[in-house]
Amino acid sequence: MLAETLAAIRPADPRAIADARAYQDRLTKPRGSLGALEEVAVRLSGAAGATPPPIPEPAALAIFAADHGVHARNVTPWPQEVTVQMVANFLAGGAVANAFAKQVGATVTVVDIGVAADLPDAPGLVKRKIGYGTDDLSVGPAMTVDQAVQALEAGISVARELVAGGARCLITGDMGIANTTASAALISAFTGRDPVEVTGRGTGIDDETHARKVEVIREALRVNGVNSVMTLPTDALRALAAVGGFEHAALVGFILGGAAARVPLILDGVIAGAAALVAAALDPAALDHCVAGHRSAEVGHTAALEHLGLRPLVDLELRLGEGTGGLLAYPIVCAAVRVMHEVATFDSAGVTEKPV
Ligand SMILES: Cc1cc2ncn([C@H]3O[C@H](COP(=O)(O)O)[C@@H](O)[C@H]3O)c2cc1C
Ligand SMILES: O=C(O)c1cccnc1
Repeated sequence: MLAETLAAIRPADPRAIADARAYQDRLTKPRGSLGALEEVAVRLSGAAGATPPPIPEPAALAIFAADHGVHARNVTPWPQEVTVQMVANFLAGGAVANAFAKQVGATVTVVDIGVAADLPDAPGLVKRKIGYGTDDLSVGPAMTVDQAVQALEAGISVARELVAGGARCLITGDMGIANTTASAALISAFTGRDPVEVTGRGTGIDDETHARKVEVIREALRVNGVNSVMTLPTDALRALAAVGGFEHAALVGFILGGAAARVPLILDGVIAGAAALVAAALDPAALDHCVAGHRSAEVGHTAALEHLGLRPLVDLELRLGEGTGGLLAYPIVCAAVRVMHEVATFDSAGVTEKPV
C-alpha cells in the first residue's frame, strides 16, 4: 500500500501554477495585495492541477493518538494516562480541538494508533493499534520498521476513508504525552541540527527537565545510529522507526494518502512538522499538497518549517497540538481559494486597470 501510494503522488502542475498566478493578476485588486494568500491559492492550484482549485470543503481533522516508551525518562511532567483520558475527552467533544473544529465546521476522527490501554468502541474512534505505546527510543528503536510501515499504512487508510466519505481538506492532529521528545529527535535527524537547537519545552517544562530532554534525544540518536541527515527513503523509514512515535508514522501515511488523493492537507504543529520531514524524504512531491497551518511555539517546529520551505499561515504562540493550529488556518485557506472562484476580473467587472 505504501508503494502504491507513493506511485500515485503527482508533483505540483507547473501549468496550473502559471495559470493561477496570471489569474490572480486579473482579479479586481492591486497585484499582490492578498500577500501570502495568493501563494496559498497558487499552491492549491498546482496541487489540484486545476485553476481555480476546488474549494477545500468540507474538512476533516484526524487526531492520531499514541503513547511513548521515552515517557519513562521524565521528559514531560504529565502522567502517561493523560493520552487515553484526552482521547475520551475528544470523543466527548470537550477538547480545544473540538471547539475549534466546531468553529470552522470540521469533523473530528480520533485514531488509536498505539495508546497504552484498550479503548471501548465509540463513535468517531478508529481502532488501528500497533502496540501499547512505543519502546523507549533512548535505549533502542522505538518500534520495528515493520511496525512503522503498519502505522504508516493505517494513516494512508484513514486519509483514503475520509476522502471517500467526502472530505476535501485533511487536517493533521496528534495526541501523545511525551511526543515532543520524539518530534525533536526526528527533526534533529532530518535537518541535521543539534538536539539543543530543536528541543522545546513541550507542555511546559523547567530548565532541569529541558536539559534532560536534550540529553535523552542525544542518546537516542547515538544509540540508534541516526545522527546524520537522512538521504535515502530506507534511511528515512529506519529513522522514523528508531526515534519516532506511532502517531508520527501514521501522520506520515496520512500526508502521503492525502497527497495521493490530491486533497490538500493542512499541517498542525511540531508533531506534524516532524512527520512532514519524513514524508518529504519518502517523496518530496507530497509537500506540494501541504500547507503549513501555523507556527508552533515549540522551537523545533520553526527548524522543520525552514527545512521544508513552508511558510506558516498563523503565528499565535500556540503550543498545544491536537490539530488546533491547523484548524485555525482552515478558514484562511478556504478564503484564499474562494477568491479565485468569486472575485471578478478587471474585464468582467469593467474596472479600469492601473496604466502600465
Ligand atoms: C491536557 C493535555 C492536552 C493536550 N493536548 C495536546 N497535548 C500535546 O502535549 C503533548 C506533548 O507534550 P510533551 O512532549 O511535553 O508531553 C502531546 O500529547 C500533544 O498532543 C496535550 C497535553 C496535555 C497535558
Ligand atoms: O507544536 C505542537 O503542536 C505542540 C507543542 C507542544 C506540545 N504539544 C504540541
